[in-house]
Amino acid sequence: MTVLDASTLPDDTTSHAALASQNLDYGRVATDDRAAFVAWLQADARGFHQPRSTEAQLTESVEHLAERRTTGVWDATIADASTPVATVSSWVSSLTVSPERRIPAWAISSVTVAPTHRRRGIARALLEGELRTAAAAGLPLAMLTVTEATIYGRYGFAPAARVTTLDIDRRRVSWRGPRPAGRVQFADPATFAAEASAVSERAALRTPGAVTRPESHVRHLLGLHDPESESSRQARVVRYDDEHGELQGFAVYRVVRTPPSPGRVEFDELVAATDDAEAALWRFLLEQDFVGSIRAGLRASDERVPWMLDDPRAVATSSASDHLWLRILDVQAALESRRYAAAGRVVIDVDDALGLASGRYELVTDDAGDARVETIDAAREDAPAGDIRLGVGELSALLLGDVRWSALAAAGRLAEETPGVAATLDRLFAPERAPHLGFWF
Ligand SMILES: CC(=O)SCCNC(=O)CCNC(=O)[C@H](O)C(C)(C)COP(=O)(O)OP(=O)(O)OC[C@H]1O[C@@H](n2cnc3c(N)ncnc32)[C@H](O)[C@@H]1OP(=O)(O)O
Repeated sequence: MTVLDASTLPDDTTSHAALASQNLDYGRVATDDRAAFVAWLQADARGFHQPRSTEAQLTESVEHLAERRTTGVWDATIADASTPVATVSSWVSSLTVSPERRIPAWAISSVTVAPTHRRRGIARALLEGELRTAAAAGLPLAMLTVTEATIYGRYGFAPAARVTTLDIDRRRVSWRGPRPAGRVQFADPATFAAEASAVSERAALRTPGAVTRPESHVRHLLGLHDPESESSRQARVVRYDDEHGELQGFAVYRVVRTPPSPGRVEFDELVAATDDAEAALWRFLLEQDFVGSIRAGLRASDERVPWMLDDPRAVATSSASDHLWLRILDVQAALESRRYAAAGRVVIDVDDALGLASGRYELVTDDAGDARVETIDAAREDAPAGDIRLGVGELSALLLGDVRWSALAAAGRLAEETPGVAATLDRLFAPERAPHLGFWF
């Protein structure tokens, strides 16, 4: 897949004009201008209520985030006019929509507005600018992970993949799962980044909702962004090589401990390109000595580990929440990208306040699971009637199959025009695996 470089696309003129009318300057940061980029990075950290970044952290970011489309808003009237009052960054990534099927997607991050400038429409201008730019560039969808679940629905985003946190009682762990023939061994984080990225990509292809992990992310995960920090020194990396010696997965974990008590294993990530890797890494993490419990965050809603233990109640779900949010920009491309569970035909009316995805669409799926989607001019005399009407956010939530059409119908979030069509769509959209994204971006 040829990846479009988001940083080369022009600024959105509508957002530019909206902010200019408030005497605010909207534009891109020259990421090769260190002082300007550092001011943007510090504004980003401040926006998320983080401490000021250290020189080491800034150097890492300047080196590894420079490729992103990095946008800011400046107010020439404030004392520190070189620091932006708002930030956003984006890049073209890819999203797995069905096992072995991916689609390009516009990833958005670093959305902040300074507390001195909040609630005057700056975030709206940033978000709508991102969506118009992505749509004009032909991207079928945009995606993000969010701080608060109340911010992005108004722009047509909706939660499309959930995560859970699992707490596992070490004393109750008795393994009955597979015992694959490969082996788990420690890896040196300093030399593991390239292999970690490659196996992450293969793992991502297996699961709807998985996203290409940015290189800066891999570096963070392995503690390479700040190797001397406490958390980087605590991180341990294990890899799983199959019986042929081929890398098929890895996990990053730490043991947190207050002497004299036993420790708690906390894992940052478990990446598995095969079922064997998944079982072997879970077993390794659960069967540590001098450990009382295991906490695994950002795990899938259909995690298999309880089935690998004699006592499935050793695994408690301590939280479950939305994680990946999607926003369809091109209904035809988004719906045609995934695989379907059955053959069928449904006419769908989509409403989009931003006008990017509105329209009537005929979805026809075949026995092989492939789809063909046609845009229908609803004004045409012989246009087929719509079977169901919903907003672009609801369609985005339904795309990967994380929620059922009948559930959204019952929640009053869509209108069935043809009785029973939600149940038909439930069958078509049943996912091959629960959608899951295992990291923040
Ligand atoms: C992908 C990511 O980066 S997620 C990170 C999001 N950022 C953060 O959480 C950092 C802290 N928060 C902030 O920086 C700001 O509060 C932002 C970015 C969330 C909002 O910025 P603002 O410029 O104040 O938002 P803006 O004035 O454009 O508001 C637009 C709409 O969103 C609503 N809104 C804004 N922030 C919130 C919020 N936190 N919760 C609920 N609604 C909100 C406004 O009421 C307004 O609603 P309306 O236009 O539909 O009536």
